[in-house]
Amino acid sequence: MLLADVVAASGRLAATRSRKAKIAVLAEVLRAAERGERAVAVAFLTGQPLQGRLGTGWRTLAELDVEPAPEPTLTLSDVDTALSELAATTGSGSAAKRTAVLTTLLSKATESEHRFLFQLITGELRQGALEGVMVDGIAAAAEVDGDAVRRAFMLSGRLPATAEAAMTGGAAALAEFRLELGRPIRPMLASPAESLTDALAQLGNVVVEYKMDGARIQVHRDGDDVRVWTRTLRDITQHVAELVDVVRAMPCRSVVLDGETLALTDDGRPRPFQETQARFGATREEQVHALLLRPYFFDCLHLDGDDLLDEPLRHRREALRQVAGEHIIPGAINPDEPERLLNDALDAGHEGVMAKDLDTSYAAGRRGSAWLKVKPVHTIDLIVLGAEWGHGRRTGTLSNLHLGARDPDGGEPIMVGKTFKGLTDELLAWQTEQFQRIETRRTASTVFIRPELVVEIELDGVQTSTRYPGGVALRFARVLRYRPDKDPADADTIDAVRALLR
Ligand SMILES: Nc1ncnc2c1ncn2[C@@H]1O[C@H](COP(=O)(O)OP(=O)(O)OP(=O)(O)O)[C@@H](O)[C@H]1O
Repeated sequence: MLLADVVAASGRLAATRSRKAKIAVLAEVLRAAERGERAVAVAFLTGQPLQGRLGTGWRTLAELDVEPAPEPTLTLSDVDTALSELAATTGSGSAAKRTAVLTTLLSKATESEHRFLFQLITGELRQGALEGVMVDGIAAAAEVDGDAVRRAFMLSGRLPATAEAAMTGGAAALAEFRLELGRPIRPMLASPAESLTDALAQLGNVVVEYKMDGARIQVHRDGDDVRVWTRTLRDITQHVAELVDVVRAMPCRSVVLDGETLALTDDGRPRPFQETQARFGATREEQVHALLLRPYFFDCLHLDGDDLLDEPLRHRREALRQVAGEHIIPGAINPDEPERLLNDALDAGHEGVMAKDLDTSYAAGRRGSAWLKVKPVHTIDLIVLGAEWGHGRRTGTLSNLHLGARDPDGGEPIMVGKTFKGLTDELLAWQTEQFQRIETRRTASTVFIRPELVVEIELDGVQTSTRYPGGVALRFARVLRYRPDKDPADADTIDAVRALLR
């Protein structure tokens, strides 16, 4: 398949807001692609090369100044091979080799392919939001059930491999995907509840647990080999030796655990979320002087050869009890005084509680209603689209943030408001520097950036708006914190923001 076909499809995807139309475009590409090319096609369309991040910026590419080719001849395999060469070229003296690889590639690309390759290589095309649509595109192209594709994707974490399996082996090949030790799956997510009473009324037998304000972790142990991933499946094993030690000491041979990690102050209260996050990037040397992270596990997905994903939570908790002992998150099954548990959690400095149905299986990657979160402060996660230069004391810093909600159909984020409230001097300095690194364009007043940062916003509610394209605007929004543990695909959708209109 020619790269030009994928570039054309990418253009058609961007030009429509209709989910149905997008699914049709994706399915058409998958059907037309040959065996072996489909994974590359999916990777390019979601903007995530199979080689991962390529570490080449706009400036390098722009400086090359290569004349475009008149006719499209590049195939998907040509480009994939070039990107592999690029990814393999690292270390000192690699700059010249990278330039050579890129020059050869670009000299064979037409003008529109240049634009596409620039965006693909710099990561600007990364489209987490398109994943849901792609799942349906694969289902349509392979004529299989959407849920079968979704399950395979959740277990593999890789859309390209999922597409290749669906297209070559259909439903049977998709059913082959299993939870594998050493390969993280996407975490199960919760839905918000109005109140604890509401949450309990919706569920049957429940466990009510503290909702701790740390960072999500998934830990796999295979013999003595222990690895730890974040919510977005980033491997942080190197940075969290103390968590590795805890799991290595558990009485089992193999286990997969889901939980939260955080550091506590001397009097046992949670330390700020930013401090936990900072630990995920720390080197081993720094770590010695840093805070001690503790794990609080709440689920067990595998134990000594048995996969527990399809077992009810009740059974998974029994497995958890066998291995995690004192490292289980505080909570109680069918508590007599649930309100008291909530108050205890809040008094101890945590966010609230989670109520979970004991009879449901683990829905990887899903935000379902089997897990309900109850927290008194209302927050939403939005995508930063840009920021305006500040005035007065803030002159010279990027201050007033433009905030967007996710388009559930995979389009551009939809702007819902602005805020400069809640930003500390430290955050202002950080964002002023960071935004200019991921700037896409600017006007006299505003710097616009690649939509890749997620920020958690506290708000009083929303109101209808004729000014913003989604028809809603935030009321009294303020920044609570940045969420480096979330991708734009995890941000709240415009539908979730509209649901607050009520
Ligand atoms: N007992 C618990 N069970 C499950 N998740 C918990 C628990 N305590 C804390 N958490 C955290 O809460 C999150 C669950 O809420 P949700 O599924 O809405 O994810 P989220 O979007 O990250 O939520 P939030 O922004 O409220 O942290 C988990 O990802 C996890 O990090």
